[in-house]
Amino acid sequence: MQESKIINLTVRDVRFPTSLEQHGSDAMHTDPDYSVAYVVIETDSDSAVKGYGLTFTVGRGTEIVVCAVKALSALVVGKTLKEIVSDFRGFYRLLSSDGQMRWIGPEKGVIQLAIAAILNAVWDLWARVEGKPLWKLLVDMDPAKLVSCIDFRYITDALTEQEALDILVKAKTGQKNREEQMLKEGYPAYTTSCAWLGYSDQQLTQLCSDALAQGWTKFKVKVGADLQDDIRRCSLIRKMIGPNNTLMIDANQRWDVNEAITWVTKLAEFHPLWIEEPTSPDDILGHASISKALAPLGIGVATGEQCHNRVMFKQFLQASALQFVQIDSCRVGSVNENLAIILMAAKFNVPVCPHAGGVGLCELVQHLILFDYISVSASLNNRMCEYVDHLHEHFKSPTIIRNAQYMPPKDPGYSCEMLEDSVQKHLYPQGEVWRAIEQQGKQ
Ligand SMILES: C[C@H](O)[C@@H](O)CC(=O)C(=O)O
Ligand SMILES: [Mg+2]
Repeated sequence: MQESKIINLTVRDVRFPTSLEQHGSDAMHTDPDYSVAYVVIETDSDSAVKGYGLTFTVGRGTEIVVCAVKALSALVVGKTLKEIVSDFRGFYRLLSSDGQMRWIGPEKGVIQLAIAAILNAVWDLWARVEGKPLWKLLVDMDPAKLVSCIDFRYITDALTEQEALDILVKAKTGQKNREEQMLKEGYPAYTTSCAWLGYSDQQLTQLCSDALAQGWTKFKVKVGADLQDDIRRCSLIRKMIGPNNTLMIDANQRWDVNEAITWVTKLAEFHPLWIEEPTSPDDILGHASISKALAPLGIGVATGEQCHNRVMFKQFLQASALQFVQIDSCRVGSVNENLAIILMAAKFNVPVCPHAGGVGLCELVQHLILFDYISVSASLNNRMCEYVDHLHEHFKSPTIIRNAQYMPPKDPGYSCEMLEDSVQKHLYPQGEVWRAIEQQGKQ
């Protein structure tokens, strides 16, 4: 089936009106409408197998990503899956280094989001053709083949191809046991769904008490807009979860560097494990200063959900500017680039704790973190994957959480496929959900 040719690539703008209830809100994104640029690639195979991919956005702007996907689609249509996966590094480079298109990146922003959507669909297709969930495709893959999917350009000063190979070969020991453990117990998760910034104290209290009853032990709270609100909300949640459960805080880039240090110092009494995105996601040295200042308080710095590419992650790691690497399945160049980041994190001995606050992000990134544990890090120490309890019902193979752990997906593919009915209803602006909202606005 690898011989099948890609004959069509479609992309649609699908949005969910999450801002109406403040789901997903934070100090910088006060009205996010969780959205995706949703890609479907069709092949000429008799079995009509398709690949589904997406990238995440928060509403306005999705149409720009859709445009970028369309502009790249000519590089994909006409290729066979075999041509692509037999030189996946070359194909990644074809998309990311096209002589004219790269000017609007390179490897960052809208164009990288578009590359993520397309490559996520290609990986989904590959996993489906092999009849495996993506994590299993990766776990079973020969280390040399895995490494051949990575573009090492610009990162060899931190991680060479040989070093990547050595990490993967070394982690073969015990791999079978870890896979069985994951299938039985799942991968540890934390929840962000109790404490979006726009939620009232009453809502936060109710959601937190429900989450505790469901067995959640790790909680993330949005902070950064108003210090007194942060103190009140962190105090409330810390009292509810007790001293032994884990608390994280997330400022979504709200502060300057010194402001971040002062503000977080005032929240130190609530013992957060990390402060996430304290300042501009591009400010590597700023994150290094914050890390240094907060280390004596036992607070680490986490970032990555808006980190452009492997090169920036390299520098964050080299500068000891982060203590938790937050990979994102849709921000960088799909599995190819995330493999590079996961392997660099292993080399620098920094835990990977994926970002998943968005539609579809939990579905996708669970595959990557399972791979990280089974085939790379072999450790659960200080590691957990984010979970948000929104919009899973729109996916064909939604995430399964049991006892606050991600249970490994079993269906073939990368869990990107959405229900067609959901896609139709949420198409922007013509879907019935958006037409109804527009009508209400007129009344
Ligand atoms: C706009 C998103 O909901 C963002 O707040 C998610 C995020 O920062 C996280 O989940 O972490
Ligand atoms: Mg965040």
